[in-house]
Amino acid sequence: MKVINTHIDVVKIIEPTVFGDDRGYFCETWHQQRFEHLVTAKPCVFVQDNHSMSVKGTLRGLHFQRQQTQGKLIRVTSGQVFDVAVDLRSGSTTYGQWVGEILSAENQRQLWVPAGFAHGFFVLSDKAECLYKCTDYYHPQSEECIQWNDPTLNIQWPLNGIAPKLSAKDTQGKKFTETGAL
Ligand SMILES: Cc1cn([C@H]2C[C@H](O)[C@@H](COP(=O)(O)OP(=O)(O)O[C@H]3O[C@H](C)C(=O)[C@H](O)[C@H]3O)O2)c(=O)[nH]c1=O
Repeated sequence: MKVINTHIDVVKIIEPTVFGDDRGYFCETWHQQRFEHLVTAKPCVFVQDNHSMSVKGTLRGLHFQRQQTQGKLIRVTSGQVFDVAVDLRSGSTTYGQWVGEILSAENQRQLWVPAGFAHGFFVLSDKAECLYKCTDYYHPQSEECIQWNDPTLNIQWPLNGIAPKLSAKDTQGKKFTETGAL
């Protein structure tokens, strides 16, 4: 597996080794020892796996839990998304900065979004399935949402003229400046 740095030091892109042959392909999508050695440099335990399917133009996010903050390892098994992580860590030199990466079934790329970040994605393909491992459990009581088009964050979503499909919750996201660090 290959680990690619981003401009936020703890956010990493992971490219698993894909073994193709005339039947198709095989790849290891999760390897505890390798991940801890090459990505987190410390123990990392996932306790919950999520799977969401979204139609074209869906934008889920920007979400985080203020308690039980979740690290997430995201991959796409069908379609293509623009996946975004926003640094909310108190005292971080990259606080308020974001990383955006295209994850797709084709590029097999994964994004490691540590605890302390907001997460969201925009669906570029007709349909996309996202599978992600979480380092803590769902805690709806402390779940918060930052508005996807917050002017301070100024995330350059590749909308391509599409008005994003949002959940009711995501239409009422907070301003980044009103959110406060984790
Ligand atoms: C996140 C979650 C949701 N749910 C239930 C609650 C709702 O009845 C239903 C849909 O939830 P929601 O609309 O919050 O789903 P998303 O908009 O995909 O939320 C996720 O979107 C961004 C991209 C994330 O990174 C988070 O994992 C999460 O916030 O699933 C659960 O039962 N467990 C869960 O862990």
